[in-house]
Amino acid sequence: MPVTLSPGERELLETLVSKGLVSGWRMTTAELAERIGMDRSRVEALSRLLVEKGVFKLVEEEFLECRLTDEGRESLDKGLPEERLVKLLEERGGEAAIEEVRRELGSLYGPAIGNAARRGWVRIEAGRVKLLARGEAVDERRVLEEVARSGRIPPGLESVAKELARRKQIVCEKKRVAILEPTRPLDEVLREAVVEVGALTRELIESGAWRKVRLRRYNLKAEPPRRYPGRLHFYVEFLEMLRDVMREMGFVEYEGPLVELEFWNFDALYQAQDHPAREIHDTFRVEKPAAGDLPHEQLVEAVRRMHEKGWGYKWSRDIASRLVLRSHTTAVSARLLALRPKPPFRAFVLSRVYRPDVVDARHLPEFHQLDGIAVEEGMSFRGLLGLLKEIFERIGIRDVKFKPAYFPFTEPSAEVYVRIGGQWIEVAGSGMIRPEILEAFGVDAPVAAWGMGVERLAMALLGINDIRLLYARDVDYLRRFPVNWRLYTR
Ligand SMILES: N[C@@H](Cc1ccccc1)C(=O)O
Repeated sequence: MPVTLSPGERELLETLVSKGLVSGWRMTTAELAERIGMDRSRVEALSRLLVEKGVFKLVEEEFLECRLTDEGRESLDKGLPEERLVKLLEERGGEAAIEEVRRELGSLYGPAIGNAARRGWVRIEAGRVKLLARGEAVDERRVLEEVARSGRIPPGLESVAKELARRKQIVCEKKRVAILEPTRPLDEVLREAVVEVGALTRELIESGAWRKVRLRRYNLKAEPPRRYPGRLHFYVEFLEMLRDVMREMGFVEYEGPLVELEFWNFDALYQAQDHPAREIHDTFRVEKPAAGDLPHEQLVEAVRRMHEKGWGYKWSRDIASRLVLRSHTTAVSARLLALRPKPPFRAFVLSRVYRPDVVDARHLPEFHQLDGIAVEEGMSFRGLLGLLKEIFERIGIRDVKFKPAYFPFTEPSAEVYVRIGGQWIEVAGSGMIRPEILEAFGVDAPVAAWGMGVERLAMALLGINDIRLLYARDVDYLRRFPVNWRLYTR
């Protein structure tokens, strides 16, 4: 059966034949590459293909790879302990007192006597070591030399090597190599082969050679090389996707300060000054400076009146002036409402907020919220729920449900739950901004508002069970996330 050869395979075989390597050889791909002076990885790739085509056979072989220990190195330089004993006794005229030998050989004394006696070179008699034969460890020396040179054991000396390994002169490790050999003469293979070409060239057409060559089939299942171009972090992509959804619905993005007056974080939102959320364990308070400037007097007065009339206590400017790390992005919504926006006005804030939580799989002290307000004539609680449904639908979530809730700044209020992967999770708080606030600010259209926990939603949608992974920096982990092409192709 003639084989089909690619130009590369053909070149390898021609090189082998020209170097006389037609048949009867066995070599590793590394040896072969060196022998013919061809790039090793190319030889490897080509010979793998030729094995598949039955031109080469690949035989796995085990061999021992050895090296000298420190003791082995010393034996190679100065002789094995028993040889050194023989030399010592020769210098002493054939015998010496045990004490003297022990002193001369030190720690080698035991192995020297033991091995020399076993080989019949010495005998111990009346406290003296006597030389019987002028022995030399010829085979051992050959093994040590070859191991030092090539790491291999000379053929036929395996049992000597084993003994040297037992004596800790050498250490050996079993290794595997794949050895290549031709299955039949390569010149014959070449003569019968059909040449396969990867591209139909002008030359092939003009010369008519296209009639004889075989055109390589496209392999449509071959994996292309993977490329990892620079891209946004997947969580940033997620945040951008949310921004897009909001913009598509006519909301404009705003931002406010991260270090915020309690006035905007709480007071303007009708949250009483003794409200538990204002405690130090629920909100980060800033120490230096501890307080900031309140906004214009008219607004401060209106907020004071709202608190004192509604909640019936003495409102404190000092508390309202304290600085905190904002605990919700609704603080920015409050700032926007105080600007008395003319309806229709749709705004959102997607940014960082802070709460003193201990870091674990579900909590970070810094996280994101998405707050939105819609200031519109005719806006209603129903309209708010519809807005929320639409937002989630645009994110790809169809199952949304609402539960009555309480927030100091909205009435009525609802918690928002969505179903992702069979689980209902609470993702947002929402409601109609209270008339007391609208009156204090001088806004005369109804305002729908909500605040959404972004990390939670991302975790559920991306199937991540540890919030910290949203901030992962490990490139291998990040690459697992498919690119959101929608973001890059607009
Ligand atoms: N700010 C609220 C959510 C909310 C925003 C706007 C209206 C109603 C509720 C929270 O952090 O839980």
